[in-house]
Amino acid sequence: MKKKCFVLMGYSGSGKTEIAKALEKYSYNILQSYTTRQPRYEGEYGHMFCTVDEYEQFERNGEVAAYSLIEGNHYFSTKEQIYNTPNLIYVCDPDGIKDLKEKITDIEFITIYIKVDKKTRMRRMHERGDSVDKILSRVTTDGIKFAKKRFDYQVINYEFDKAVKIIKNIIETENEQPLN
Ligand SMILES: Nc1ncnc2c1ncn2[C@@H]1O[C@H](COP(=O)(O)OP(=O)(O)OP(=O)(O)O)[C@@H](O)[C@H]1O
Repeated sequence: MKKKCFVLMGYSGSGKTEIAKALEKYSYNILQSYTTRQPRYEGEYGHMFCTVDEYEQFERNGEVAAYSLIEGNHYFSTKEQIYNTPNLIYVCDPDGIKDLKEKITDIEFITIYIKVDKKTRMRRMHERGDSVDKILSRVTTDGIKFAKKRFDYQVINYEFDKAVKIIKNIIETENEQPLN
């Protein structure tokens, strides 16, 4: 059986990052993707921050597994991360997922789409502290990005604990063993 990697996808504000964090208590590891954007504050968690030169070096060496350009910044993961992280949960957009499936054929990527209506997503982004400009920009670009989405499972995230439980069940079913 191929190794399985679980990928959470969804529009901004759908809750994929919070759900991924909740899965860490079951020994799942969230992939920290690289980005060339500046950290929002010192010590920001969630990404590996690198320079454009470093990104270009990874690209030249054929090390990039999944790539996305977001607001002029490079976001990517490396093959080393994908192969060497056990119990991997990856929050990724449709562009990145397409890359992963094309470049890494010996791992099965199980995609889980987190679905929430637009009004709720915008409210959550607002409550999270995002600016109005940023919210409108993400809603528009996400609309384009997700126009041709494909996924293996769809989970609605209005009740957080329920959504996490359903995703835990999906992982257990796919792995044919319980999560501890
Ligand atoms: N079921 C839920 N009910 C209420 N609030 C939620 C729920 N799920 C997530 N949230 C909250 O909504 C906000 C957005 O969630 P999160 O940051 O995980 O979204 P995201 O999909 O990762 O967005 P982005 O792509 O912009 O990073 C967070 O403040 C999170 O705590």
